[in-house]
Amino acid sequence: MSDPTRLQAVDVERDSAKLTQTHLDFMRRLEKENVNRVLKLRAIRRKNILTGALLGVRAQKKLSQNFLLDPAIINRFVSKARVAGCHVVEVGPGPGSLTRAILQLQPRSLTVIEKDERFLPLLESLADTCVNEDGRMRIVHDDILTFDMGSLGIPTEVRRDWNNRELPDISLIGNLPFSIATRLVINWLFDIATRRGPWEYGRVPMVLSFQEEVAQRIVAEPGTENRSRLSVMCQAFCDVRYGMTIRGGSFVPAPDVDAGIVVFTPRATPLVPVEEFGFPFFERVVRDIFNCKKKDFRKGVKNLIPEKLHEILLPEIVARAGIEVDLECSGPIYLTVSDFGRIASAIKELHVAIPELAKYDFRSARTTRTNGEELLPRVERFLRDGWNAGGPLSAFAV
Ligand SMILES: C[S@@+](CC[C@H](N)C(=O)[O-])C[C@H]1O[C@@H](n2cnc3c(N)ncnc32)[C@H](O)[C@@H]1O
Repeated sequence: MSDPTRLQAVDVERDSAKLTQTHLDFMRRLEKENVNRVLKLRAIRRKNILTGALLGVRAQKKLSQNFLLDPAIINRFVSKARVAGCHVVEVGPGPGSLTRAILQLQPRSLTVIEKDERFLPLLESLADTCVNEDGRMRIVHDDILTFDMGSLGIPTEVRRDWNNRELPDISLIGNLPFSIATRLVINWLFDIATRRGPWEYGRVPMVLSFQEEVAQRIVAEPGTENRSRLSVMCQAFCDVRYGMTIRGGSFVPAPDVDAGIVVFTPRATPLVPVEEFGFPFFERVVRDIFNCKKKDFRKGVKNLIPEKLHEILLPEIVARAGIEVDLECSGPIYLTVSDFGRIASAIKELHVAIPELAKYDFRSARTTRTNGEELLPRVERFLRDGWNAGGPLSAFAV
């Protein structure tokens, strides 16, 4: 017997079958007609007879509209996520091909967030065939960059303690618009670090698509060519796993690049003590050090301190962070996440001792930023008082 708490097409089986067929027809037509990049959207009305007006609409490049049509690829994508019996959130459903595959796996609830209103009739037609005792699939017409992820209305009983080995029955999934994917992930890492939005409910996993090269950067290990700011940020807060590659030609219209799927599982304990220095500060430290990706990482650290203090402070920061410099492999790509955490902790200690240092931003105009000369006596005193006397900071986590 089917579980009444799961979303399923229960209303009229026959109707649901027809709708599925209509949706498939729509997708096939989409594929055919997209030769001239024109999508013909069929606004399907319910009432058993599936008819609708034809709207001529273009795939919008600015919304990164590249659709997946191949059911085998879609099913593989969706199979990377926990869906059955879970509260699922899908970002950017478009005409709903992933949405359909998600519904087939009977989630407990499904919320989709789509910016382009032209897809709403199709999504509503899918929602119309899906009900459970909690209601229908929920469609949110909004911009995911500004949408309040705290307003998802997921029942509190699915909340799991952050340290619980078991994840809450909630999943975030999305064939993300390439143009905003990196920004979105950084926003969500911030939410993970501060346990906001869906992460108020525990360690909610995500299955997301990116340009393949971005996906490779997210999972890159230290010392590899793809290691980047994104690798450090993502790996500090999540266990990341490369899921699969989707060839560009599998999308309609086909982008110039392939896509990569990454599975993110928030870590019970982040690899950096983020509560010591805060997420935005850690992000800044990582960004400024990677600003000199091809150079010695110490050149990047210089970006975080005024010029006149480089000579005196740089060796002290490196010692406090306990980093042994290997001149053969001294680029930021060789640093571990924990190395970045200890550099951030060391610089934060300096900011606490000499708050004026926190105002320094190497990106601001040379004429407005301090070169640090006036701070030199205080820095010298701080070092004389034995900043490094207790030895380097200990590693925070493995
Ligand atoms: C790459 S398409 C994926 C569509 C569909 N899920 C699929 O796999 O075929 C990205 C989708 O995200 C939507 N989108 C783009 N920017 C968005 C935003 N800021 N907020 C919400 N949806 C957005 C687009 O309209 C489009 O439907």
